[in-house]
Amino acid sequence: MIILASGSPRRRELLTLLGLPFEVISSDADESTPSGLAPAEIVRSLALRKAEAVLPSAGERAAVIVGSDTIVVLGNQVLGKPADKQDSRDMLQLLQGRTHQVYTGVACIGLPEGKTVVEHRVTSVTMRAMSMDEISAYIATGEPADKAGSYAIQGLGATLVERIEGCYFNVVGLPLSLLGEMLSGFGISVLGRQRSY
Ligand SMILES: Cc1cn([C@H]2C[C@H](O)[C@@H](COP(=O)(O)OP(=O)(O)OP(=O)(O)O)O2)c(=O)[nH]c1=O
Repeated sequence: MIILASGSPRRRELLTLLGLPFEVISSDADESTPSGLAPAEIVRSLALRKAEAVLPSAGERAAVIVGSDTIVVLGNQVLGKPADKQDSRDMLQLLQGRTHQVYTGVACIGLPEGKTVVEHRVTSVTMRAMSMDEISAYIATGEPADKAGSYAIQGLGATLVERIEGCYFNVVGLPLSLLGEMLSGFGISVLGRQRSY
């Protein structure tokens, strides 16, 4: 059994694609990050914090807990989820016409023994130039509100993205090829029948 430590509907949909049974336990982990950490360290530590936050609810069963965190990085600026519409506007003005990186960290904890593996992936995303009016119109759709970097590549935001390099699913919030590899290290094979959990 897999326990997805996430309140994100996107992560739930992505994990469904693997065709494995799973349960969702919403994580209320503290998402504040100590300043000065490199992007990879930020997403790895938050992914682990989210997975660890559901440990008390997971009980004694054999399960793999999966936690994940996504941030958008442009140069030395780290963009999480926007605080409000002005924050979204600032983020999209920064991202338009440029290439940025999306980092997603994934943490797996195997129970009951507690084996822990943490990895991350980076995808480069090039966004087309946008006018202020287009940015305002996009914000008015409501889509940017709960997305790192204030856009959703899987939604209307697809029309803003010129090209990507790397895993698409990493941008949406759960890198599925990486997760598949990590789960096989816990005896869960996506394509075969081997299931230790
Ligand atoms: C860049 C980008 C981000 N996102 C989303 C994925 C994540 O849900 C969100 C980043 O916020 P996160 O803090 O990683 O995740 P979350 O708070 O939504 O969910 P939880 O912590 O409970 O697992 O941004 C998209 O859906 N599409 C995109 O193109």
